[in-house]
Amino acid sequence: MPEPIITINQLSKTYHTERGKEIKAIENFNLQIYVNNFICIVGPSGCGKSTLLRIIAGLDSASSGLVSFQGQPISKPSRDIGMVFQEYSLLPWLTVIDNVALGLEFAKQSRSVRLDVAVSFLKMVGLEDYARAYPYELSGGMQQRVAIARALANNPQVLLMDEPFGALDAHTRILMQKELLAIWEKNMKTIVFVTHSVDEAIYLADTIIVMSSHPGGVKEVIKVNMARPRDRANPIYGQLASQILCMLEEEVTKVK
Ligand SMILES: Nc1ncnc2c1ncn2[C@@H]1O[C@H](COP(=O)(O)OP(=O)(O)OP(=O)(O)O)[C@@H](O)[C@H]1O
Repeated sequence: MPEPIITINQLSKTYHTERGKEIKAIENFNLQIYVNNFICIVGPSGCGKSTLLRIIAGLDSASSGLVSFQGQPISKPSRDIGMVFQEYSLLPWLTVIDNVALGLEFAKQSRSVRLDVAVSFLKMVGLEDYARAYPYELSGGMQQRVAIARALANNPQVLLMDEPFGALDAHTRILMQKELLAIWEKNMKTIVFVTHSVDEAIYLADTIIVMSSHPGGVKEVIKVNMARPRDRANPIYGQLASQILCMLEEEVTKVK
């Protein structure tokens, strides 16, 4: 059995609000993530999905427990772990290519080398013709592809994606799912992808983590044993979707 690339052990996170209230966002969360796995995390609103990703990214700290990358505790952001958010977070005053090259920290590399790398990732997401455009000239889906290219240009070993297609229309979202899978298959990155869409999770994931709520934990770990590309018309797809929706409903009604 290979070593996990990310290990989450007994993770808990409690926030202390300015008004002195304690919010237990995550409690006793355990998970092992293996190289090249595509993990999707689903769970009711407020169950701690973004908190979990932020802790894995080193953007926030655990209250207790341990989160490690290749056996080393994660304490700060690193180039090994990239993140893509729902909002595209491109810098509006930079061209598309400069946005992608921005993250490249090849301190000793010339600008032309950085731009060459950026172009190769823009090609990967099909936007090489827009290299000199500004973000406002692009659609939402195109901007998100730039954000993905920017994250990949840093050559992270793990890509964390927090509801990255949530703001897209249904048609663009399906195209982006296909594109992301193609990129993943070409690059074989470990991906941890948060989504509210059960359909999206089944389409993308090797493994789906269903989170329990208040505080967030692992409710169920589901291996998706369906050949890719997944066929939404396959009855197993529908059965799995209704099974996961039932679990989520249980969690939502538990809170009420
Ligand atoms: N900075 C913060 N200070 C206080 N409480 C916070 C903070 N960030 C998150 N929380 C609380 O922690 C819990 C988990 O929040 P989080 O954003 O991780 O959930 P989520 O599952 O990503 O939600 P959603 O699906 O709605 O985006 C929520 O109750 C939220 O109010």
